[in-house]
Amino acid sequence: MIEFRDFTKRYGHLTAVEDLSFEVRPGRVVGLLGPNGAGKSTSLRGLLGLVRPTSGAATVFGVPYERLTNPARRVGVHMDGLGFETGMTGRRHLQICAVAADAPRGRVDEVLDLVGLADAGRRRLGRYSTGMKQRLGLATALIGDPEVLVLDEPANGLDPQGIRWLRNFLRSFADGGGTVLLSSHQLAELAQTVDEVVIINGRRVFSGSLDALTGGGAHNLEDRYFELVEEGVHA
Ligand SMILES: Nc1ncnc2c1ncn2[C@@H]1O[C@H](COP(=O)(O)OP(=O)(O)OP(=O)(O)O)[C@@H](O)[C@H]1O
Repeated sequence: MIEFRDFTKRYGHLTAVEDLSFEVRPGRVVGLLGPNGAGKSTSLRGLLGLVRPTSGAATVFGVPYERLTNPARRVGVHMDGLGFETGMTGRRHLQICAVAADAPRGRVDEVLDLVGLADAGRRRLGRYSTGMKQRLGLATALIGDPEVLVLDEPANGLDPQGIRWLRNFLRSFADGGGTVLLSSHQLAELAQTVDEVVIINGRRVFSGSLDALTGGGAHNLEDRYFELVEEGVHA
């Protein structure tokens, strides 16, 4: 379970995120949406202890992420900018992550298989395409067989097949009791993936089920998103 309670982050005079509150329960896939600069990355980084809130809190399993023992076994993380060593093979990268997460050795091949990189595991990361790097990021998040996934723009650079795979994967992960929080700009895709939506623009402008947002599918997510973000309506 993920919980944001009045999470606020200021950088000097700039308020990146203000009074953000929402939770993600097990079995749910929640999409965090908002325009560029809305504070999505700041919020996710706050949840992962990479950014210290100015006030309020973000917790996972009821505690700040940094207080978890062996966090990689509980929370899988995929964020842009965490970086890969380009001279290393995908397999080697995952082997190192498996050791760090105290995951069984066999897990490396399992996750390579799971994300469709079984044939590319021995290739150097410098030769991976954007989509392959994205898949490797997911494999890295999954290495510790976590209960919670925190994913920043996971569909970026994936081909249609990859996007469909990701959607199905996240659904079955959540159906198996997993908790997923992801950020995305791809509204049409998101509408097919998430149960709940949190829209922010510095502050929260909407939080609730996709059905509540779209009137049970009567309106599309994109129209509702623009109405809320552009009109600055707070719900
Ligand atoms: N380390 C920092 N120092 C100062 N300002 C920052 C810092 N990190 C983020 N910001 C500012 O905080 C605001 C929110 O940025 P953030 O990256 O969280 O937005 P975002 O919703 O993830 O945007 P995008 O969709 O472009 O990735 C922006 O105005 C950004 O310039």
